[in-house]
Formats: sequence, C-alpha cells, structure tokens
Amino acid sequence: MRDLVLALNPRTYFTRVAVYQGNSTLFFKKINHHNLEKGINPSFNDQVEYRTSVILKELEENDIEIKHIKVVIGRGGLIKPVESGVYRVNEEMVQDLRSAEFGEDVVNLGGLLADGIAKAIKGAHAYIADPVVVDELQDIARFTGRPEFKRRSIFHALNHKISARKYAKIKYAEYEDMNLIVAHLGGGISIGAHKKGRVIDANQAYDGDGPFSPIRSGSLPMGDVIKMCYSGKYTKEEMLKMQTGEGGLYAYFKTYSAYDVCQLRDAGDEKAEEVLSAMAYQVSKYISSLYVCFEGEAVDGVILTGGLAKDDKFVREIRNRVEVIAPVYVIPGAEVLGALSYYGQMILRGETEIKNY
Ligand SMILES: Nc1ncnc2c1ncn2[C@@H]1O[C@H](COP(=O)(O)OP(=O)(O)OP(=O)(O)O)[C@@H](O)[C@H]1O
Ligand SMILES: CCCC(=O)O
Repeated sequence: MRDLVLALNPRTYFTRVAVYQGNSTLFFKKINHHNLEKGINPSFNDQVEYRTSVILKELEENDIEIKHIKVVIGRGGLIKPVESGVYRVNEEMVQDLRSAEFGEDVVNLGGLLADGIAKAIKGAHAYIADPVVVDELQDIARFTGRPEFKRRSIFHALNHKISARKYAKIKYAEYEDMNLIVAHLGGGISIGAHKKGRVIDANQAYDGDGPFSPIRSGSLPMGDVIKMCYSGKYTKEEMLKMQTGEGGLYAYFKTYSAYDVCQLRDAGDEKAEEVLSAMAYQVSKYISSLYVCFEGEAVDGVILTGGLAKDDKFVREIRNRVEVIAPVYVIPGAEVLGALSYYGQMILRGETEIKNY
C-alpha cells in the first residue's frame, strides 16, 4: 500500500467513502449515520468530529493503512465563488464552511471532513475539487430584475464537468471545443450551458431558481413567498428550509428519496405519476431555455446524469421533449467519488495546479 487517495462525499444521513491506489479501488463504503436518522440532528459543524472518527474507524477495521493516505479530497461546498479546479483546504476555507456565510448544506462537510481527517494523518493534505460554487457565468446571466440582487453560480460543477468530459471523449472531441447542455438530476437539480468548456449559465440549484428537485423547491411564485414570509406563521429558518431541504418531492411525499417516489408511481399511484411528470416537464423547459446561450451555434449534446437519470420513464419524458435540440446522452448516477479520485491522482502526479482559496 502506498500513495493512497481518500475521497469523501457526505450526504445528509450517510457519507460515501472510497480509498484508491492509482486506478484500483481498495475500499468503498456508504457509511450510514443512523443516529442522525433517528432525529438527533446536530448542526453540520457539530457532525465533523463524529463523522471523522467513524470514517477513521471504518478504514482501520477494513485494514486500510491510513499512514499511506497522502490526499484526502472532499466534495466542495458553499464557499466564495471560484474558478474550476483543485483547491487546498486552508483555514480561510474552513472558516467560511463553518460560518456557513455562503449557505448551509451537508455538502459543506466535504471540505471540513477532509481537513479533519488529513490533520489526523501525518503527511496527508486536504483538498476539494470543482466545488458547487464554480463560477464561469457570462455577465448577462448575472442580472435579475433588481440591481440589489445578482444571480449566483451554484450547481453540481464536479459531476457536470466530469460527465461533459466523458461525453467529449466518446465523441473523440475536446470538452473545450464543444457546446453542451448538462442536467444533473440528483437530490438537487442543476442544468448548465457548457459553451466551449465554460458553464456560462446554469440555474442556481441551491436556493435560487430552476426546476424543483427531490429536495429543493426551485423557482417559486415570488409574491406568494413574500406573503408567506410575513404571515407570522414561519421563522426565517423554516422559510429557508422550505426552499433548500424540504421542497420538491419531499414537500409532496415526505421522503428524501426520488427512488421511492418512482416506486410509488410504478405501483400505480396517480399523484406520484403527476408530480414526477411535472418535474420532468420543468427540467425539459429549463434545458430548452439554455439553447439561446449558444447564440445560434449548434448544440453537440444534451447530457442527463445523476441518480434520477437511472429512471427510464423520467428520462424518456425529458428526452421526448428536448431531443429536437441535440442528441440526448444518459450517464446514470453521479460518479462523485470517481471524479474526486481522478483529481486526487492528478495531485499525486503533480499534473494539476493546486489553487489557493
Ligand atoms: N434507480 C433510481 N431511480 C430513481 N431515482 C433514483 C434511482 N437511484 C437513485 N435515485 C435517486 O437519486 C437521488 C440521488 O441522486 P444523486 O446520488 O445523483 O444525488 P446526491 O449526490 O445524493 O445529491 P445531489 O444531487 O444533491 O448532490 C435520490 O433522490 C435517489 O432516490
Ligand atoms: C449545494 C448546491 C447543489 C445542490 O443542489 O445540491
């Protein structure tokens, strides 16, 4: 065992963890945090120590010699807007993740866990790659209808970029030469216009706009939201949660799992059928809206990826509406750990610039 990469993808009730040596996967596990599911819900900050120790214990129990881990790389969270690339986790980043100044989400644990674990291993360093705040928006995409508000770039940059590069490779082309529309269909949904290797527009998938998703509300009727804010019935935290963590399918079915809703639909539940179709309709509308970003240039492909891209019916409903724009290519699931490992290997080989946050 030598020069190992530890990759981390924290989700609400579990952390996906993998250890790689070169192209070999030495260890892969979805570590469930059952105590979080039982309703004891400490803040994300307060979960760092607990998750760190559980992960280290798992590695030990599975005979991973942690002294050989050189790179600990986590999914990148809500920090300041940055360019695409690999970043060393430094104190300023830890500070921003802990304060949640740019938004509070489980994804913030990626950098924090990487930091905690790397500090426990001599010779290891912590990194993130292509965090959700990668910002390549063209200026015109930043406008809203009020000068006080600017649109922010928050999308699944890691899975978008890796999926787009995978498609480019299949087409014997360079990502930087292609025009693509990528839709990540996961717990959150983000859809971006990739023009010659830059994501010049995308829905703000966290608390901004776009289709509703399994857990996020997406665009809501603004006037009604404002009235609800002042109804006296909800706290600020409850209103924010409605948008970011308890919207979309969760609001209709009280489950965080789109898979479960698809199962309901397949068992004949009419409401599940209707709501999933509405989500597919909104995704299709947003994909179509990005066509204008290419200023008349041909679009080389529409890529559907993420967990919901495994559902044939959901995919078919989108495909039928958007294949007039470009060929539709499906990459089911999100290879988050694989993508992090890819960057981890590049770090070890000195083949990527390590950017400063
Ligand atoms: N076969 C399937 N059919 C339908 N939905 C599925 C299937 N497999 C997974 N999902 C759903 O996909 C969603 C998770 O997708 P994914 O793993 O891409 O996202 P994530 O990493 O959890 O979250 P995010 O996309 O916000 O980063 C869950 O709602 C899950 O239930
Ligand atoms: C945190 C931003 C991306 C998402 O919706 O999960």
